[in-house]
Amino acid sequence: MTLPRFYPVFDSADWVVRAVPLGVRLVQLRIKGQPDEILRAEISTALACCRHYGAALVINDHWQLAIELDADWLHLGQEDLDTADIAAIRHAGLKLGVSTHDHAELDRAVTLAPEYIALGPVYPTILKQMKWTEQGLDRLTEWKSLVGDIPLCAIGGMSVERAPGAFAAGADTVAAVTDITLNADPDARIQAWLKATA
Ligand SMILES: Cc1ncc(COP(=O)(O)OP(=O)(O)O)c(N)n1
Ligand SMILES: Cc1nc(C(=O)O)sc1CCOP(=O)(O)O
Ligand SMILES: [Mg+2]
Repeated sequence: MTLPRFYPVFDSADWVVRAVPLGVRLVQLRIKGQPDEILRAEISTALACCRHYGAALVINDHWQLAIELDADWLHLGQEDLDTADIAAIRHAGLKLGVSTHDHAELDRAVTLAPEYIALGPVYPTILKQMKWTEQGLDRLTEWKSLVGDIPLCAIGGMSVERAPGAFAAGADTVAAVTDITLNADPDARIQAWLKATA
């Protein structure tokens, strides 16, 4: 599977609706701490937009809602995997991305044969507190040698300027949050990402 090389991650459907018409073709909806009725509305809006533009929408965490709302893609971390029903997820036809941060997590991820494996944080991130320190580009190259044919996603502190190094190290796609959402001109930053990853 070939994934678009730019993979922004957003915390609302509003961001998805803003980014996708600019040319984004792979995007994650990562919403924390909201009740199901809000999540349902957000996912439905983002799905409708992505389907209209032919973009892939990845739902983070909320696997039951992804099944219920007939989404196409799901991202799960290691703690999510502890409680997720992988058989139900696959039965629903969802494509799967899985987070990894060390070799044990990578071994577990590979056994699931996901559609991509993410390694992070490649660089320090300000988005969330993590027990993992920055992995670095050499670790991306190591992961690339271990994932086989599974596409590799770099996440954590990624920026337009850092993306070429991640691709050179072996990433197939690069995910980013604050490089876009905290930029003074997010639309221009998205355009810069699209140009850099074309
Ligand atoms: C592309 C991508 N990679 C990693 C993550 C992190 O997932 P997880 O470890 O489950 O942490 P949360 O994002 O749920 O806080 C991701 N969401 N996307
Ligand atoms: C959501 C997430 N997961 C990570 C991991 O390493 O699994 S790093 C991360 C945050 C990415 O945000 P930013 O691009 O602003 O650093
Ligand atoms: Mg998660």
